[in-house]
Amino acid sequence: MNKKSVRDIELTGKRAFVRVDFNVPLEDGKITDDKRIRATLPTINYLIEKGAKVILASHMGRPNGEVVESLRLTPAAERLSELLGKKVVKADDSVGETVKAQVAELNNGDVLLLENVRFHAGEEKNDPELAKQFAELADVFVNDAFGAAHRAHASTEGIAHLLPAVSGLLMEKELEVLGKAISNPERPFTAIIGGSKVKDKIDVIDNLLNIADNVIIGGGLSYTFMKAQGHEVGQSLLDESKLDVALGFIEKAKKLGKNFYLPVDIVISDDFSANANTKIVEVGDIPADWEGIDIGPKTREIYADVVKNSKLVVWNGPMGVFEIEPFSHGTRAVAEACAETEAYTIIGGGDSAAAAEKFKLADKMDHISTGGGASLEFMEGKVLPGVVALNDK
Ligand SMILES: Nc1ncnc2c1ncn2[C@@H]1O[C@H](COP(=O)(O)OP(=O)(O)OP(=O)(O)O)[C@@H](O)[C@H]1O
Ligand SMILES: O=C(O)[C@H](O)COP(=O)(O)O
Repeated sequence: MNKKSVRDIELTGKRAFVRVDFNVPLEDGKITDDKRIRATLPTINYLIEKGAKVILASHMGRPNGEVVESLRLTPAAERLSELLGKKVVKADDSVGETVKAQVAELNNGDVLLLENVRFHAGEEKNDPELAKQFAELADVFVNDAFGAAHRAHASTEGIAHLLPAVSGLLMEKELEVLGKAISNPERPFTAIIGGSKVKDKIDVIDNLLNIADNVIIGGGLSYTFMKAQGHEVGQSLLDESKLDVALGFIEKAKKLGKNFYLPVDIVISDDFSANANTKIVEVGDIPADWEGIDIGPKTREIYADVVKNSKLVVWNGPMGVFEIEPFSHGTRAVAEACAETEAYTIIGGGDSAAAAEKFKLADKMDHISTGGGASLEFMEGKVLPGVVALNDK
């Protein structure tokens, strides 16, 4: 990477404003997945060892510039303190006189977590005044929030112009692994795209067709492709506005000589619940009042074979509604193939990572990205504002 990292600067006694992505899932105030917090430990421990004064900043959810009690970072501070095995002071705001006083009290190696930066409207507007207030708290800026690197906000981008600005170790690793995958991939390179957000994933499919050898489509996305080919999809998830784009991708794959895989059979259901009636049908045979909910057994086999014969696999988005057990087999089959293959496997996207965890296969993957939107944008070939703004080596 051509950007400076924490390894390239003097840190002892320095106040480091460290942007992290502690935007973790919460249920009844409890963190249900602390992966993003654990992923920042190498950077935080490195800064502690070097004797920096660590000031952590993060967003949580989308509070739209207002204080939302349920989106405070208190649970994250508690979890971080447990993981570090040391005290983490939690501030009630991210700027202001009290925060300044709390920073002034830090000794070398101490850790302070600021409150949700999105409680200030200026954060998402990249307000220079807010960025200045953040910068006044510190001597150096460390960006370790890969998950938010696609956002040009005051604490991810604005502040980088006001202080010496370097990447953290997580940011560095994410960029290295994903960068290597897309710029110099081992082949055959297989990209698997599933999930439900057709609009969000259209652009990444376009770029993956340029760089991958095999593109596999599953999940809710696939019905737009089936419909585009003239098949009946019943009540399945569908984006009517993307039929031409979907057809264009099938054509593009043919033109480029790429293998483009769509489901050949589908698990359909008459209801979105574990007690629903289900059937397995061939593509084109979905009755009008049923919906496609998972890839079928033949498709599972084909997809698993492709994965097993690959050298690099990038996977974003589940193959079906994996949260409901009877509809989880397609996602499980892909996760198992990823776990068994010799290929280097990269998982991007919150739900695919959650699926791998659920099937207890997460530790068999080579890299699970902490970025959802950020990893997609990176793979689309877009520049990430939070990275561009860091100092060059
Ligand atoms: N056939 C289907 N019909 C409806 N929903 C589906 C279908 N297949 C998968 N899904 C749903 O898609 C959701 C995940 O989609 P999503 O696009 O958010 O993936 P993701 O891996 O979380 O990516 P990202 O982190 O980029 O959002 C899951 O909740 C899953 O139940
Ligand atoms: O969860 C994410 O993808 C990141 O934390 C970014 O969150 P955002 O989409 O609300 O900016």
